[in-house]
Amino acid sequence: MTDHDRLVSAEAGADGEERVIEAALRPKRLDEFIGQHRVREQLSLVLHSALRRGRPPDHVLLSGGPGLGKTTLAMIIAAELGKPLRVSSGPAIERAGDLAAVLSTLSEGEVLFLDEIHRMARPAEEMLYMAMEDFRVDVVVGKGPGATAIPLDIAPFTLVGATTRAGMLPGPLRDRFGFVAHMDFYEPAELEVIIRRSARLLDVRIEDEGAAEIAGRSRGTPRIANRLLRRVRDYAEVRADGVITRDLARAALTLYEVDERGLDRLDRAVLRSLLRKFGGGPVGLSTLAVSVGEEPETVEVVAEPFLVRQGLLARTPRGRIATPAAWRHMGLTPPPSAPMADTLFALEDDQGDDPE
Ligand SMILES: Nc1ncnc2c1ncn2[C@@H]1O[C@H](COP(=O)(O)OP(=O)(O)OP(=O)(O)O)[C@@H](O)[C@H]1O
Repeated sequence: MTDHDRLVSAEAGADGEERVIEAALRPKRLDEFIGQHRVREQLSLVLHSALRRGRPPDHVLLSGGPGLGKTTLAMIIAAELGKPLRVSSGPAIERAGDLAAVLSTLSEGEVLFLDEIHRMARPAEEMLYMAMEDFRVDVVVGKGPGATAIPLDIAPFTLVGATTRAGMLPGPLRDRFGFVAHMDFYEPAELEVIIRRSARLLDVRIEDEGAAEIAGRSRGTPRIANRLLRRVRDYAEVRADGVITRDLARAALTLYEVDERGLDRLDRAVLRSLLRKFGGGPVGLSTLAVSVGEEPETVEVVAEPFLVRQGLLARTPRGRIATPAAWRHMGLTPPPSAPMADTLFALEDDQGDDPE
């Protein structure tokens, strides 16, 4: 199983329909953007002072997990500045020439959005440093000793870089962003507002309690909230009168196997096995994976990060262990001998050492 196969994946779905709906649901202006108060306020200052000075604002780096609204914010930045937006991504820029082609055709003040900027090729990255700082690039013509660098002026622009892995950005690149915004997971109350707004735009009738029920299962991520809303709407239309109530949302999400904390079948299988077969651990990753019939990588990459974030599972030097909260979540009583995460040097880092 890959993360993309899951209803609760924060990654963008591969199907075109999701992309079309996401575009329709995107807030267009900063005051429609829900949550992320600090980022919103700071960004509003950056944009307004730039508008007042009549100059492009500092380059902006948006860092945060998938589905938290980085693309949406990039579009909003361009809209607030009244400038066009050019969209590209790190993986699409394989050579410095690819970047030069984009940069040399930017218009004055244009906003360039580079998604997954941490995945850009090295030579392009170096070209970008110069472009960000001096609005100039050196285009190298020819090869070997005869190669010459032709300086090329580019129009002042604003770069909006997005990354899910801020730690992977080289320091010199990070330092060239005047404003770095860290996007956090959303609170359930904020997701509720997002769900009610999306329901309005999709013409779906939803009660406040229905929105709250979906919000609680959305793993802090607007993309998941919107996806669950659509699935619950399907259920409401086929099995009921189309109105999403709390009971209906509960029934629908139980059918889709998304529980009240947003865990899906795989997450629950991992926890169940850890608790029932291994008494709560510690158990090594491979053993745990075999016990649920999955590859170790699937368990580690697809299921564990969210379980760790939820405080249900800990990665420790001696193996994976379930926390007391995991026992309670699965409706079980922790045995008195159950290992406690805090006595086993739980590694906080999601990418923690594999104990095996
Ligand atoms: N603050 C928000 N308010 C309302 N809707 C939001 C908000 N943030 C995100 N969304 C919605 O969630 C969906 C995903 O957002 P977006 O594509 O901007 O995420 P992303 O961080 O760029 O994801 P990725 O890293 O996968 O590209 C969009 O449909 C968008 O409308």
